Amino acid sequence: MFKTLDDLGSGKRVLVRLDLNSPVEDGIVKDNRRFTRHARTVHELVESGHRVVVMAHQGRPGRDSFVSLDQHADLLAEYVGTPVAFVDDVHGDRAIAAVRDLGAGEVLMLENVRMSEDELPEKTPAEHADSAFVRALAPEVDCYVNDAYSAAHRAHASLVGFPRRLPAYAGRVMESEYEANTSIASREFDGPVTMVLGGAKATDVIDVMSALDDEIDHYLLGGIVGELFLRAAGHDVGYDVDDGELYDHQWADNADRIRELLAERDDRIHLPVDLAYEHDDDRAEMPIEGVAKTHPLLDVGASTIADYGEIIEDSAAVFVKGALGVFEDERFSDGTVGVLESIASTDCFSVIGGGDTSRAIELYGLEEDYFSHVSIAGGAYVRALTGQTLPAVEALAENCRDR
Ligand SMILES: Nc1ncnc2c1ncn2[C@@H]1O[C@H](COP(=O)(O)OP(=O)(O)O)[C@@H](O)[C@H]1O
Ligand SMILES: O=C(OP(=O)(O)O)[C@H](O)COP(=O)(O)O
Repeated sequence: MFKTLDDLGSGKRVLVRLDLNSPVEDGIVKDNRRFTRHARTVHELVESGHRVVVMAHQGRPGRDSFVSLDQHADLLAEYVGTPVAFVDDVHGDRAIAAVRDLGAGEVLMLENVRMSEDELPEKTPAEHADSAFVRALAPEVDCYVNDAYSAAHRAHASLVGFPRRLPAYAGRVMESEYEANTSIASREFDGPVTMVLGGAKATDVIDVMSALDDEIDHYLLGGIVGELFLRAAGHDVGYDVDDGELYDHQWADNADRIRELLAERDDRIHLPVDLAYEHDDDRAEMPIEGVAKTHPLLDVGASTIADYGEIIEDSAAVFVKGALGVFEDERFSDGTVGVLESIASTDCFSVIGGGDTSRAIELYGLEEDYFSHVSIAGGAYVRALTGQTLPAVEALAENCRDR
């Protein structure tokens, strides 16, 4: 499919694209799993005596999270265990000078690539390869490594332009994410395949379900999405109370598709049989039969968790996208954590995806090793599950075919 670091050799000038896009609060970049993961790739490059030039993006122009990468350089350095120099320029004279100054085993991070006007325009890979950005940096390095799987659904200059001009390789994050996230399509599992679908984004879940058919034996639903399906099944839930804005607009946009999916896959879609809510500052539960929604429902209940656990126990593979409840509040973490614990206690192949959902792993003391793969991708993970190709992965594959 593509070449990897195993094919790269040593002592080269390497331009590596990472995805360090992070939450930013009051101008402070929050540490997260993307730093630890990409640090392993950078560390491997350093150990092989390469000169390492890092490209990455942060936020989008016009948003508060659109900030410099100077903090990212410091955070990455902590995990790589070696200094990461920073230059506040993407491909101008200062950037080029800093690249030329690099010694073997040294790391330099360029400024946020989205600060270059060449990064974001909608163009073909060939047009991106012809941009001033790519034409300035490509001659300064020997090869290009793309480790930014979680940004691979974007056809931006730093992701698709360089493979047109340089020998291109997949980094370790790119390699492992690609393998795990696309494994569902090949369906080489010796037993039932289960998908846990929750969270807040109905369109993501509907797209995933629409794209998959024979590949999946059980869909276990929860979260806001699960409630919308319950509404379609005739239960008196799945709408906003207390002036909320989580349900009604999603229902208006998606009700027909949800009804269709329920009708087509009734035997494979499992819905919560009980739900949890807040009562006197505590967690309370009620069975779905006869329920009328008078306050927010914040998690699936104990019977649902037990039912889902049994299905997971019998599964050969489990893919998770989205949380079953508001797990950030410990009182409503039982559904999400219960499902993760069920997966952890079996030896099934498992992929845990989604930026928010995967945070539950460290919040509740689970180990990443309990799962086959914990994805750091959001949009790219959903696209992989729906069988869509990712432009940056295509660019790597094409580079490999052309050589
Ligand atoms: N019943 C619920 N009510 C309100 N929020 C919920 C509910 N269930 C799940 N959530 C929220 O959904 C969020 C995750 O949604 P989403 O962004 O779709 O998942 P991910 O980022 O993991 O793909 C969590 O932060 C969680 O608090
Ligand atoms: O964080 C990212 O996507 P994600 O939130 O879907 O995981 C990527 O860095 C892509 O960023 P973008 O959605 O601003 O192009």
